[in-house]
Amino acid sequence: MKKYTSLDDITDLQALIAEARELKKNPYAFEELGKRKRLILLFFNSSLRTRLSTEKAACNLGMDVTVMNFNSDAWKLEFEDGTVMNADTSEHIKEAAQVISQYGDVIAVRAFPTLTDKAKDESEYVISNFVKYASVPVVNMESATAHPLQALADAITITELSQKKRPKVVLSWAPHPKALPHAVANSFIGMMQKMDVDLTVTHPEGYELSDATIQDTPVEYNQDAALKDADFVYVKNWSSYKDYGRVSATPETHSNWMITPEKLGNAQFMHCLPVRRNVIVADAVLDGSNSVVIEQANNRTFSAQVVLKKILENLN
Ligand SMILES: NCCC[C@H](NC(=O)CCC(=O)O)C(=O)O
Ligand SMILES: NC(=O)OP(=O)(O)O
Repeated sequence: MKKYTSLDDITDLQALIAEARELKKNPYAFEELGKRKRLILLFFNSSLRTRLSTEKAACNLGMDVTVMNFNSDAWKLEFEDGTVMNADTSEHIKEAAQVISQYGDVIAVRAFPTLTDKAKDESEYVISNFVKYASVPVVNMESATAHPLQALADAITITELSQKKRPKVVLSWAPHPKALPHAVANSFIGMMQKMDVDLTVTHPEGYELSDATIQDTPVEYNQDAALKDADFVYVKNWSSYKDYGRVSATPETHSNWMITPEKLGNAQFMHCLPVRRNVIVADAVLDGSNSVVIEQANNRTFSAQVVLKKILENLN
């Protein structure tokens, strides 16, 4: 693997999931592979799971790790070509990416969208400029439009826990007080489209995702109808895509879409975390036996580890 910035970088998904599960059984089997190789994690946004699981994954492979909170610790980066840099940006991505490539063998980047400038977000200007100017492989730790490490962990989780050959998986929009990105939903849908699952997406009208994401996946506006006989219910908020970055749902819609034990039925509950209790999902679901969110977060380590292993194998 040369990089992991989108699901398109996966060549054989089933083999990748199987290899991740092997690493889960035997995490230190390749601890020589990453010896004297350094992973540099650059965070433009907050993180708990991605930061700790990716660092753990790298250490399991024998790598060294440097973590940098870019917004608080680094110079403010300029991404535009030809800008007269006489305002608030101090360093251009052209120098920064080349310099960081001299210190690290793999660069991982988290950079959320603006949610105000759709064209800029869809150009993936942060991660695509790292790919363009870095001379080492780049890993996406959640960009403006994609969270492929999360989606791989989700695929591992469903593969491990499914009791059916072709489970019914529902992605259900959830209420949230803030405007959130589309990245997790986009990558989860993209991943499920690659798997042998029966996928349905449900959300209130006005929260349609991009056509490029949905493709021919069924969208059902009636949440109860969508959730019927589900095996896995993946819950996530996103802001409007059409009315870009807006939160247009009424308070009534919000309270009606929260996942309760009654709505979940016998399905397994999934969420990428962090999750707002009693807004997105009722306490009784998260604290109940059908919630798999903790194991899902555990699988972030093996999702990152299998990706780093593939990248290291290509470096050596
Ligand atoms: N990395 C997992 C999700 C990150 C982000 N969630 C958030 O920002 C939630 C923050 C809050 O609940 O305040 C998102 O939706 O893309
Ligand atoms: N799920 C996830 O990416 O969590 P963090 O935002 O805490 O990294």
